[in-house]
Amino acid sequence: MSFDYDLFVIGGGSGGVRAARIAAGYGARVGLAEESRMGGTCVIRGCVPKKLMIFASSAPEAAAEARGYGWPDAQTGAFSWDAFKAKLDAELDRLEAAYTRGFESAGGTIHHQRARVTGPHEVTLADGTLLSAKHILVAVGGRPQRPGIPGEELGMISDDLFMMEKLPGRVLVIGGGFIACEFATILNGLGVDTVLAYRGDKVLRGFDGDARQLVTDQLQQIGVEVRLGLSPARLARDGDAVIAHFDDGSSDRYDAVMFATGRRPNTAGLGLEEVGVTLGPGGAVMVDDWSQSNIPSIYAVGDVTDRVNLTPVAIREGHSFADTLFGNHPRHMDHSLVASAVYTRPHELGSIGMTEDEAISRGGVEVYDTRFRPMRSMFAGSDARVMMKLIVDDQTRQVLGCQIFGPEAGELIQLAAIPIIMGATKEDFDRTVAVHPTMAEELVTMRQPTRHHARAAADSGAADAAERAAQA
Ligand SMILES: Cc1cc2nc3c(=O)[nH]c(=O)nc-3n(C[C@H](O)[C@H](O)[C@H](O)COP(=O)(O)OP(=O)(O)OC[C@H]3O[C@@H](n4cnc5c(N)ncnc54)[C@H](O)[C@@H]3O)c2cc1C
Ligand SMILES: NC(=O)c1ccc[n+]([C@@H]2O[C@H](COP(=O)([O-])OP(=O)(O)OC[C@H]3O[C@@H](n4cnc5c(N)ncnc54)[C@H](O)[C@@H]3O)[C@@H](O)[C@H]2O)c1
Repeated sequence: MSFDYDLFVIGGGSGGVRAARIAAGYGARVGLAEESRMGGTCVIRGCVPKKLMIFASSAPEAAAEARGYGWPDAQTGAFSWDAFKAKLDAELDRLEAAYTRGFESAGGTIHHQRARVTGPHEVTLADGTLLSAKHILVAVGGRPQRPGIPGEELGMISDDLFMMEKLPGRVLVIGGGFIACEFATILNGLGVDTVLAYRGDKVLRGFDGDARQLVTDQLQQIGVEVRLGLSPARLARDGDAVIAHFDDGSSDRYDAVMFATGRRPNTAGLGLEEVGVTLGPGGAVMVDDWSQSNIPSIYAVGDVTDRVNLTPVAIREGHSFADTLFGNHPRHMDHSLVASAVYTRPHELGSIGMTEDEAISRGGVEVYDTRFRPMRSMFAGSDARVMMKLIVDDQTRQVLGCQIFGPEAGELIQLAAIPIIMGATKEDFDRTVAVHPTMAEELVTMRQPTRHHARAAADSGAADAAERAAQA
């Protein structure tokens, strides 16, 4: 049977473009549909513009630090959203063009419209064109999810932040995950009066407990009003303002409200269920280790599979898929140890592997935990503290996890991830001679465990908690 394409990719984001470009490089005939802009979430409305906004929002701190180093007149002056936005738009245009060029010069064809799956080997474009393909790769990503409260259409989602005409005077950010923490940090740094409302007792559920507390505290220290144990009940309009009514009966008035209440796979209306593809909770495409769905010709990578929703993971999944199917080089992604960073400010959170909370329930673990004020910011008069934590198996001595809360922690965790993935022991870290004076040298100079969580015993968690409380 002959097909229009060897591979048809739906979605021109991180995972889809990588898979499409690599497959085309192997000589496959590849078509790709993108309904919005090439580059997808990360490039157009995620990692890239977000990180540039983090850089922009750090300027007042840089000025404060300069004053602490003997530049008494250092000031940032007023921030111009217009000037920044014009540069940001130009940069995103450049990246979008690079993504387009990269795929087309590898021989692929882009269809700039929405696609639906209409058969195991068939997609239908929005203009009605039917195309056949030997393999279909679903790489449609995810989309922001609103919480399902009355008036929620009055709230923004993260996509909208990058397209604002002007900055709001006062904003409410709802949620306590990656996006809520990063955007509250950005908006605060750009001079917006920022409130963050989160239903839990500290932000970043699922991360190391101490790190969560440090991020929660830092948000407050930089001037974000953090309101914990609070959920929005409904939104209402009042002139130009939005009134948020909360579940404790209180209400408040904002220029803008932003939901950062999670994302869900983008499979609504994609036709997958109709052709028999099994979807999981929230609409994720269920795939095996090879990113293959239960329909053998249909594969999926990236956020639409809701495995680990990060750009480098989508890219690795897409690349592995293309190597396996078209490059005669079978390989798949190992999701067990993936490093990540939350770009808060001035300190970021970098983490890989086991958290201390997981260590407590598993047991048999030593924790090396150091807290200090780094030389650079301390000299400038800041009280900000760094945390570095290594979680070590008390028998094999293998480093099972690393948590870093500090300046450029994203950069640091990238490097720490290499020995940890190689299976390095604490003694391997110890015999690495420090680079001095750096902050990261603490990672190789922690001599004594700070805590030990004993193996087994169901009640050891309580004992450990008591021990930690005594040390605190
Ligand atoms: C605000 C924000 C910040 C983030 N920051 C980071 C970060 O710092 N680091 C990190 O690693 N990750 C970050 N992420 C997550 C990262 O962006 C995603 O994990 C990554 O983009 C997933 O890639 P993907 O290929 O699965 O999907 P996407 O990049 O979402 O691409 C999917 C593409 O499919 C298109 N599409 C959807 N349906 C159709 C259809 N039917 N037909 C045609 N086209 C379609 C969409 O328009 C989109 O372009 C962030 C996400 C957000 C929202
Ligand atoms: N630096 C990075 O790598 C980075 C940055 C941003 C996003 N991302 C990716 O994007 C994903 C989505 O980010 P996110 O922050 O939207 O999701 P998230 O899952 O990290 O956090 C969602 C937050 O919303 C809260 N929430 C959910 N429903 C709610 C409701 N009804 N009312 C009140 N609060 C509610 C949750 O408790 C949670 O705190 C992340 O999981 C991550 O994979 C990564």
